[in-house]
Amino acid sequence: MLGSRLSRSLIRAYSTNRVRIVEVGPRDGLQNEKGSIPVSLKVELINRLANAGAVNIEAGSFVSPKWVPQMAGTADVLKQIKKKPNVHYPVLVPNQRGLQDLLTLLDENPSSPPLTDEIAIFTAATDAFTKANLNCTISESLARLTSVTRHALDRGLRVRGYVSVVIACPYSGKTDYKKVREVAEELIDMGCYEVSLGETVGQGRPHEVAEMLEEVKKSVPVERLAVSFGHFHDTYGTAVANVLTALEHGVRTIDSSVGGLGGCPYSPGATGNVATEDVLYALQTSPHQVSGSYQGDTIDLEAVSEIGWWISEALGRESVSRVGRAIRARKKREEEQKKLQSKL
Ligand SMILES: CC(C)(COP(=O)([O-])OP(=O)([O-])OC[C@H]1O[C@@H](n2cnc3c(N)ncnc32)[C@H](O)[C@@H]1OP(=O)([O-])[O-])[C@@H](O)C(=O)NCCC(=O)NCCSC(=O)C[C@@](C)(O)CC(=O)[O-]
Repeated sequence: MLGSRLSRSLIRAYSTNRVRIVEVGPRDGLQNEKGSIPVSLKVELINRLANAGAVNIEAGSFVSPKWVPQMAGTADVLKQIKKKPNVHYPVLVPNQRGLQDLLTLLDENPSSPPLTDEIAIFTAATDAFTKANLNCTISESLARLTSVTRHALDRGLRVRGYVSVVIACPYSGKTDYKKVREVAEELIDMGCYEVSLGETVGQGRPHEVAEMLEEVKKSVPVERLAVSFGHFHDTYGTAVANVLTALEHGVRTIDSSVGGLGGCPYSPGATGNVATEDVLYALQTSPHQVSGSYQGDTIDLEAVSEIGWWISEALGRESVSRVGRAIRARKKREEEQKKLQSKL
């Protein structure tokens, strides 16, 4: 039932050129920060994003705090955010232990809407990356995730899948796109409603993205990728071009991080994700309408940009979003002009 409603809305999104954005800043963005991050800061970031209209906001991870200390306290984050109806707050779950911790939290804190209705499971297209990220091989991870997914679906949660290193791997070089296809197909077959293809290291060029997508589309319907693809980290500055290439190839969901927050603790040298503001700007006035993620067809780009600046400054640096920087520079110029005019 949930599956068919979801499929209908994904097909609608695909056929009407609507683009869905999954805001991953509070999870993928913050997980790469040095040291621990106060729960209160994560809660405020998520609330601000929801107030700006984001409806898919990754809220954290139920992973080992020894592996990723920045995601400690995700249970408290889920309890403290001001839940908005129609907003999804997915959390990453790597194994049964993570799922069990989440289910216990949900049982102990029944609410309507529930604290979360979605998990994201993750693996990769190379054994070397999977070993570094999950301490197991791809096939071991898929076996684990099959039972996690079955259990989560039984409990009424929806499940999203991730495949990392779809173009290149920091440990083993160029990725075999056939492997990306096989892993994505397995995630769909086990019950994921969509699969996000992660260009984790940010080395990918548009033509490589196109080739990879054409390979994956041989086995996975583009509508299922359309709502899951994206996640172009921006190490070499090709992320927005890659997003546009993905759209040309039928993809309709983009993962992005406000302020360009991010990176991956197991991808040395990778910088932040593609900034939400940069994607929104690139799509403004294009045939692609962004909705179903940032609500409505008109998006307050300036509000999103302000959040990018606010969180970056809270972390002790400037926003790396090019659009965020341009908007701030324009505002500064306008203020200076106003001051000048008032003196005349
Ligand atoms: C999967 C494990 C736990 C295996 O790690 P392991 O060491 O093999 O696990 P283990 O089963 O041997 O357990 C070791 C310890 O961890 C505990 N443990 C075990 N599981 C959990 C859990 N769920 N939550 C909390 N604690 C847990 C377990 O209880 C035990 O505690 P101890 O006895 O030593 O005190 C570890 O490798 C891990 O946590 N990895 C997470 C890595 C991660 O979060 N990476 C970043 C997210 S992926 C990403 O960013 C890519 C993505 C999604 O964005 C897509 C892209 O762009 O590429």
